[in-house]
Amino acid sequence: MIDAISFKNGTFRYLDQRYLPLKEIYVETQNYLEAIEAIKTLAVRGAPLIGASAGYTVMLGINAYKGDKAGFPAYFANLVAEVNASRPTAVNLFFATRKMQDVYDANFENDSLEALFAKMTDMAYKIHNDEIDNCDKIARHGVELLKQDFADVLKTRKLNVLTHCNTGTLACCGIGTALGVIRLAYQEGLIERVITSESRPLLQGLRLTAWELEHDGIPFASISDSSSAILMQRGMIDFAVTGADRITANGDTANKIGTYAHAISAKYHGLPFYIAAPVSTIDITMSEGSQIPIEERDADELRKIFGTQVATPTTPVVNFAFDVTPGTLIRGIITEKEAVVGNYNEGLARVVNG
Ligand SMILES: CSC[C@@H](O)[C@@H](O)C(=O)COP(=O)(O)O
Repeated sequence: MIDAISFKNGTFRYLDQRYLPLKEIYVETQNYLEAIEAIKTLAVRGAPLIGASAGYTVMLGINAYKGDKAGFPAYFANLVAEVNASRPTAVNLFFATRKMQDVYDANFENDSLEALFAKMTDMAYKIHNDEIDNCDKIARHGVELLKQDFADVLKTRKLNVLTHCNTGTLACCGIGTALGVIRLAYQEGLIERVITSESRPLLQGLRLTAWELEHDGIPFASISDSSSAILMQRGMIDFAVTGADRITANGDTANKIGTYAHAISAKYHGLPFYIAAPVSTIDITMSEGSQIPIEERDADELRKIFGTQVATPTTPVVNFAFDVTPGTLIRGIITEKEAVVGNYNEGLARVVNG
């Protein structure tokens, strides 16, 4: 399996996803500002991977600290604030820095800085390793739900699935969330073909999901984002499953821009639309999706295609990186603890608090 990120001997190593699939470039850094830049520029991306990278970025910042114990609280507060400012939507980033903060809060008073840093390093590794384990459990719960929902269809044929953006190893550390469900479902003989939508403007579906599926030998076809409706109309898609960047208490789900349109199309065509995500992506402090901060990215991401100018430099642009799919359009939210269907307010609180 590809190592999208790793942390060894104080060095953060990542596969720079901006160049995939044409070039596999690994970058090593001990500088936390460079790691923050990697998150901002989507060199590392995908909600769980952003969370794991945030934990390691905090460690890089801590390892660079040269002062005494008295000066550390202010330094640490500033470091966490800088990491938190890197990307606003994926709550996994804040989940990870919160976990690091919790270790600090519990141990700062009694520990030497050395002992404290060792505990924080353990936490950074734990955040990463937990997300790897979560993917396997999400896949298992997802496949069980599919077997239930498609019991009749599966007696006669396999299923065609739509997914959006990239939710695989590159986004999650392990086998992936939505892509993990698809991988396991394929292994178990449930899947005919995967349809992966390109995910304009940065093409995570076309570049990254296609690359992972090709690597695994899973049959797939890439489509433009606007094609999902006609494929559904023609019976070429049976269900959709995507990941999430933040899920609110009522099941409203922020994910890569374009997800909402796919979900509306799925509803219109009577097809189930699933979300697969770890509990670290659920934010029950927010009651509904309108509260989620939606990242707006640079206009040039649209005006240029990978560096090539395709619109005038003055073309006005609205470039939301994410949209929010209402929970009412979602058949089930598949987590590592269980696949929540029905009342999200109840079910999501159960998986977060249980
Ligand atoms: C399992 S990853 C889930 C989401 O983070 C993914 O679908 C997505 O929207 C990624 O957006 P990105 O902007 O590439 O970080």
